[in-house]
Amino acid sequence: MDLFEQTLDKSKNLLPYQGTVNYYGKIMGKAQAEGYLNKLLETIDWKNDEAIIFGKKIITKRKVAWYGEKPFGYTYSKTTKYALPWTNELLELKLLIEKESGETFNSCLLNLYHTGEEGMAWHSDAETDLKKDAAIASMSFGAERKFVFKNKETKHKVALILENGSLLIMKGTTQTYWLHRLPSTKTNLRLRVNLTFRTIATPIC
Ligand SMILES: O=C(O)CCC(=O)C(=O)O
Ligand SMILES: [Fe+2]
Repeated sequence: MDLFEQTLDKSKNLLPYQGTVNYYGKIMGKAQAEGYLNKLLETIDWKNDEAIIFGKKIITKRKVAWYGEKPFGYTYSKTTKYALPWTNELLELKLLIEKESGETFNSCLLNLYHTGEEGMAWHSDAETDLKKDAAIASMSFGAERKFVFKNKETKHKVALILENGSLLIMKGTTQTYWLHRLPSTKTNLRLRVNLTFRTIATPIC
């Protein structure tokens, strides 16, 4: 596994092939990141996630929320959610990330991990509702956590640490050829909030 030295070259592609991942590092100072973390905990309509896995309904400890510029329906793990309207903080963060990355987004999936023991299993974000190959921006607040990519075919792994107030961009064919996960850890970590800004393909009608 390549554990990248976290040198801050945001133009460097962390993937060796079949996709593009850029790590921008911390895009704001600690005080601002803590401010956003607290505001997000307070203002977001956090709900336990429900998913149907092997035909069984499960409820995760991790909490989720789904926001966007329209009440987009978003289906994953066989459940559909409708986006709530942007909050002030989400709109500010969206504009900040759009400026940093030169990409645009119309929705955001939020995840709240209460401890290091909560994580997210291997998956790719290539649901049919999402615009194919569009950039996904991942913004993290709170505990620093390891994040891992695995090539679907070669099983090659690439890992990095997502810091408090940091931005990661996944784009191009990344979701087609690579899985990613947030491993859980027994290390006693504080909570973490992750925001993935996405583009829902708007229906032509
Ligand atoms: O929490 C993270 O860093 C990853 C979240 C993620 O992969 C997702 O929401 O699809
Ligand atoms: Fe993901």
